Amino acid sequence: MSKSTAVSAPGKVLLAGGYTVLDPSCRGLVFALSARIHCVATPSNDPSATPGKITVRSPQFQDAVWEYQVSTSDEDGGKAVSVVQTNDGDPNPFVLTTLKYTLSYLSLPVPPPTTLTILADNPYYSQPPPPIPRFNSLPFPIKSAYKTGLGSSAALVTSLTSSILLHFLPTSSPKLPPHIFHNLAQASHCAAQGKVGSGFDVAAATYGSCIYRRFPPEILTAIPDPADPTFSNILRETVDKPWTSMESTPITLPSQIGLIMGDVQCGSSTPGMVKTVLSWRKSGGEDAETTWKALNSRNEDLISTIKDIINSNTQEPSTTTDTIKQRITAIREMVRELGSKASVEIEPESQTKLLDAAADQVDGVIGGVVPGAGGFDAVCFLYERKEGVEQNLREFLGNWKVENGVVKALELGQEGEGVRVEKVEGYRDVKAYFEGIAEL
Ligand SMILES: Nc1ncnc2c1ncn2[C@@H]1O[C@H](COP(=O)(O)OP(=O)(O)OP(=O)(O)O)[C@@H](O)[C@H]1O
Ligand SMILES: C[C@@](O)(CCOP(=O)(O)O)CC(=O)O
Repeated sequence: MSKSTAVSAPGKVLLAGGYTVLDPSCRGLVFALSARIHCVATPSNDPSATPGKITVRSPQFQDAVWEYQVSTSDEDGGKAVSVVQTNDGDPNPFVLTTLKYTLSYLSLPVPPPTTLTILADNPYYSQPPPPIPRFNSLPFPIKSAYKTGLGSSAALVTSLTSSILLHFLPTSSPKLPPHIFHNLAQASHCAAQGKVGSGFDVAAATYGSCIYRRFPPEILTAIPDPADPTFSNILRETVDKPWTSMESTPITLPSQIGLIMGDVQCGSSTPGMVKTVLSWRKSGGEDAETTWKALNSRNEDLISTIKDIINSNTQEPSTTTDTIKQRITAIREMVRELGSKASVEIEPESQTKLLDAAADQVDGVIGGVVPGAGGFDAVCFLYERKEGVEQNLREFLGNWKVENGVVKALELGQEGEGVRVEKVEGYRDVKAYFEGIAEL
């Protein structure tokens, strides 16, 4: 445990299954992205630091240091763990909750003083124009950063959870199965968010690109508050058991297909979309149910088509991409229908124009969607990985004018892998972030 431990977890894009994935009878298609949040755990080298002092820092941002004091007391079958922030400044609920949950799960004696350094890849936040260095630092606090919707909190929580588990578990302990990392990160993320979402973001951060079916929300709502004396026992039981009805079947894009995300920066957002869609479904009778099911069945058609392409090398490339094109068009039609019935702009007209124009005007673009909850914030395209297509699509997006804003193509692609251990030497190019913290 005296060495450093580094891990990283990817961001996500929900290509198909927005809203319907909240329903455990439906599945979503989520791709992990090559934009990661890294967490490096190092033993503190401050001689005055006392046991239980945990410092979490995000040195790309201003005032992003959170100091905590951990203390434990014995309770039936484990430890009650208290984690209290000891420095001034904005609290970070995702960091605090993850520490509380993960240390309670581990139920070990007070940890030695430790520093956790978080580094996020550039596409998570709006950046100045290139060239910018890896893990670019931004001259303001995190709360002032413009997020691009890649699931920074889910990647952060998954990365932090995994690094704490790997760093503090005695080396003699048996290797933890992957579902422990997932279940614990999912529990912390939901608690920090104050709501139980479908959890596809944490699933992608842990398992990578997958076909996702959510877990029953009651699994998490049954966990009591950390102040409750039964907390760590119930948390451990909940995390240790496999969540059998949940699905995270690995899937990646076929090698001939690439993925690009566009951040649509037009300064508008529509809160409450999920609430409105769900209440429409509840009160919408048979018609709402038919629309919901039709959308899910079109999402499933896209999933089957991608699986068929991966499993057979025999199909003509043009036939395969034509089929995906049709599947995406069919999904978008139904998304617009559902949106209009629920009175929610899931694929707003301005986005329809952009998606259609890219597919019509850029040769090799297979199709695009407004991912996740939709709205005005982002677009996601699939394209044929042929000479020049990616470049042309990026240029097209760069030239596209939206009302009061621009579209920025993000520097990322699809990536199969979820959370992974990194080599500490891999951060030597950004040594300055570790000055006085660790030798790399
Ligand atoms: N680099 C970071 N270091 C520390 N905390 C971070 C970092 N990035 C994100 N966070 C935490 O995550 C919060 C943002 O989470 P939020 O769920 O609002 O965004 P998101 O996960 O990026 O969004 P979306 O789910 O729409 O993709 C921040 O307020 C902060 O608490
Ligand atoms: C609307 C919803 O299905 C997807 C939200 O996706 P995103 O955060 O917009 O990427 C909500 C959820 O799955 O928790």
